[in-house]
Amino acid sequence: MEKHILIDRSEAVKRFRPIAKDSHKGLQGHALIVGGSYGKMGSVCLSAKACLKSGAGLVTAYIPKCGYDVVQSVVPEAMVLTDDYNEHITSVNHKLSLQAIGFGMGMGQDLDTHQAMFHFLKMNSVPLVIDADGLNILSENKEWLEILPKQTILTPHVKELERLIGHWDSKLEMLENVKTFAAKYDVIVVVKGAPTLIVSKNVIYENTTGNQALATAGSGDVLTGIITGLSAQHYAPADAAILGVYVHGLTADLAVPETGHHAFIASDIIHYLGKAFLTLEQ
Ligand SMILES: NC(=O)C1=CN([C@@H]2O[C@H](COP(=O)(O)OP(=O)(O)OC[C@H]3O[C@@H](n4cnc5c(N)ncnc54)[C@H](O)[C@@H]3O)[C@@H](O)[C@H]2O)[C@@H](O)CC1
Ligand SMILES: Nc1ncnc2c1ncn2[C@@H]1O[C@H](COP(=O)(O)OP(=O)(O)O)[C@@H](O)[C@H]1O
Ligand SMILES: [Mg+2]
Repeated sequence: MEKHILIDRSEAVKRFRPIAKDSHKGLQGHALIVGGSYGKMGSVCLSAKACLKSGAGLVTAYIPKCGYDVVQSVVPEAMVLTDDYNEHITSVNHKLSLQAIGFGMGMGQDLDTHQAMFHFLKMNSVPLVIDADGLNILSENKEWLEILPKQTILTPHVKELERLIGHWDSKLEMLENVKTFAAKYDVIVVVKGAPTLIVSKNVIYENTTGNQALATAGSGDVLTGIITGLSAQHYAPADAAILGVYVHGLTADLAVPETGHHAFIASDIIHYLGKAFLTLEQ
């Protein structure tokens, strides 16, 4: 029988690790956030900031040149590497020693960016979280799924999922198809929605936190940053996905009594991350 597990506080606490008293930024992991294009640099700012606020020791953003001042100003804690090209990513060149990479938010789908993703995937063996246009480009080039690192985390919303696995007629069929897909490529699929479901090794995890306040631009970019930040701290991929989705939703549950649903924006997820993590330490 298939396993279906609710992600509640006890499931989150089981996985959560406090930061050691004698830790330092070098031990907390270095994450790379690859994304952005002209007009969509906010997605990288949100992701990089969420990654830092989830405990990663160092975060570097890899972006097209036009985003340099934006990211340096909005997220001064992050380091920045720029592509040779101004408006979108055309290659992913770095010599960093990394523990995790978040890839795809706001990246656009220019053909140059397809090429950049292919060369990146061929060379990369660092734990990977793929979102947004990274997923859309994969959907156009499904044979590249074979070269993903084992246990790569994919974070599609429903539309991105449909591009990736094709149409379904019922939730049951969708879940069957995601399970088959996840097993075939040895990936973890975070099906974002209300509620978010995580499919990993034939187990379906259903999140219990979050609410409609999260229906706002950039919510998913923040989630990718959180999961990447946890991965950089050596959480096993499934644990990073489960814990990440739980705290992401919890921020909205904690915030809503103060912000209401309408005024809550993606930056508020980041703002409430501290309170959300604190509930796991008690
Ligand atoms: N400030 C920024 O720079 C932002 C950049 N973004 C980037 O913008 C690009 C486009 O992303 P989008 O996701 O908007 O575009 P998509 O075309 O992938 O998705 C939008 C469509 O999906 C539907 N959809 C989304 N979630 C759904 C759900 N749970 N159930 C049913 N339908 C659902 C929406 O109704 C809409 O029709 C990406 O690169 C993304 O990362 C967005 O993240 C928004 C914020
Ligand atoms: N009504 C809702 N209830 C709970 N969570 C939601 C709701 N609407 C959106 N979310 C969450 O918000 C995030 C939206 O992600 P995504 O669509 O990728 O946003 P963006 O691309 O704008 O960053 C997902 O984590 C999703 O589960
Ligand atoms: Mg998204």
